Amino acid sequence: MSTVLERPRVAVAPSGVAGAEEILTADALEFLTELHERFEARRQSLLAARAERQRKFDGGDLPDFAQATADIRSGEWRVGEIPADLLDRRVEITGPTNAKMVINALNSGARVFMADFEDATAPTWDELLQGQLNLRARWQGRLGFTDPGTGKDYRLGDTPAVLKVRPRGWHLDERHLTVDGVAISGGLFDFGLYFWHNARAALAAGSGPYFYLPKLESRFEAELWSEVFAIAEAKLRLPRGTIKATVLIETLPAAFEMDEILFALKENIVGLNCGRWDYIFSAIKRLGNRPDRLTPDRSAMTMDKAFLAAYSLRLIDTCHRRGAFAMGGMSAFIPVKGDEAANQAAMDKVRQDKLREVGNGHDGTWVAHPALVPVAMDAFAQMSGPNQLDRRPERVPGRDEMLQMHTGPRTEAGARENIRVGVQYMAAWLSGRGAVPLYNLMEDAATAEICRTQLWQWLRFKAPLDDGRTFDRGLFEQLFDEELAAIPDQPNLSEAAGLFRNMVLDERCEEFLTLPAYPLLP
Ligand SMILES: CC(=O)SCCNC(=O)CCNC(=O)[C@H](O)C(C)(C)COP(=O)(O)OP(=O)(O)OC[C@H]1O[C@@H](n2cnc3c(N)ncnc32)[C@H](O)[C@@H]1OP(=O)(O)O
Ligand SMILES: O=CC(=O)O
Ligand SMILES: [Mg+2]
Repeated sequence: MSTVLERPRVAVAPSGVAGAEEILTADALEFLTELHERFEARRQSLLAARAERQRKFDGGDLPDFAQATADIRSGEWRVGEIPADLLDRRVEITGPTNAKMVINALNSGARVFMADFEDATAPTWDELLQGQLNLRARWQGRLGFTDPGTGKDYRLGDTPAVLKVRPRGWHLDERHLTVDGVAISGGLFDFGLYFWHNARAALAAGSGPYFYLPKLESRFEAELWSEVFAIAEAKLRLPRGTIKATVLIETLPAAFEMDEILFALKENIVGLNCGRWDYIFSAIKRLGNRPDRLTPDRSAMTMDKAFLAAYSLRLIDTCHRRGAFAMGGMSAFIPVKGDEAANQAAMDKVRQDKLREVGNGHDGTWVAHPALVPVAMDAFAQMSGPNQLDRRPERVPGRDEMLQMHTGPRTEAGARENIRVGVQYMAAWLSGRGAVPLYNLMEDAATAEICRTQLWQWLRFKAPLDDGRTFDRGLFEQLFDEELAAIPDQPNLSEAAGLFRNMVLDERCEEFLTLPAYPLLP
């Protein structure tokens, strides 16, 4: 049941989170309502444009650099000024917004912490509100937590990381807050509340309202964020360009509009980031109608090869030409507990990934876990300054390389891994956890998307496996049943298995796994 607040048109679901009313204040709700009224129609038309573009890809189109924006790509322009506390971003840690992890991340020694309402969060109503309370407490200087299990106290240290927030992508609704019965955008909800309650306090503390923007597909979607930022800044009487954002280039179409995205947001943007996991997912999904783009095992699609290597080099060149940061991405290897050799091997994989990034010219990178901060710091210590803005790659890959698919094995083991990881991830998500360790890897909404779209793709084209068999429905069903039987019982397992199986068997590629799963979340 929902409670009707002061504005009769705005309905807010009740929450058990203590202090939620400090976040859902009348003025904050008014701000969110204004954002909704101004921008909801645009959001919906941009989502429709994604579907229209998909129809063109399905009809045989391949992504290309747009003729209409050739002058933006060839012109001489640069992004706005970068604040002092964002000039050294060599290591950024990411994670969900629960109090313990926020404190651990801010104290981790990383330069930046990205508090994540996207890939690492299952957006239950309580989790979102508690997350906003935790972030607000950070700027109010009263962030603390006592672990009820261990009794351990968590307090902010003297040199916390710079805080950034990643709101949800444009595709997600926040159904617990409606205006005239219409759910507001999840992204505007996360952005709006964080901005409203913290922008001034962050500025007063010598930092600012900083964001990461996920899953953009076009310059038009970047323009929408730019307009949102302009309205938000005006609302708090902040100078234009106060908000600073980094955009994840993590969809195939966006990789062909990097200049245009920087241009559309040039007052507010400070960099682009290689969101490799969503990028792989997008490459499978967007060109899912092409049998010539069959993928090898998930583990074979590495950043040093094919379209992934090409886009990261192009991102570095594009950013540095415009005075923007070129951020690397996330290795999925995490510390391995209880097996020192395996742990060292995981650390080495992360080290190699970070050395590749710094060697190519990235200005910084992401880590998933505090124990990886020193590994990444060490690799990025080889920069001659706080960043590498003055470096450009010797070679800038063009369209063909940006579309080149990896070669590599396509195996039963790969299919089995996709099933057991994808199903368990979805069970965790339905239970309120957006990032989980599975088989010694970090798994989140983006990595799990690869699992299910890859199986969907292999099935659609009856992909040949290395052992000579084809991946047909019979084989999928057999592997699915065997893997499911071996997964330890856990909450929401059968719901997750049902959702996952349906998406793999669906004729069309479901746009995001979180869309059919969201109605099942509290
Ligand atoms: C594709 C993308 O979008 S990448 C970005 C989104 N993904 C993420 O942000 C993933 C972030 N990482 C995580 O959530 C976690 O590290 C996981 C799920 C991968 C692993 O979790 P666990 O196995 O529970 O971690 P582990 O038990 O080793 O944690 C040890 C300590 O480090 C802390 N920790 C682990 N990861 C993080 C993190 N990212 N931020 C802050 N603290 C962390 C834990 O809270 C724990 O603290 P404690 O000792 O005080 O209790
Ligand atoms: O958000 C990051 C990604 O790799 O996806
Ligand atoms: Mg992502």
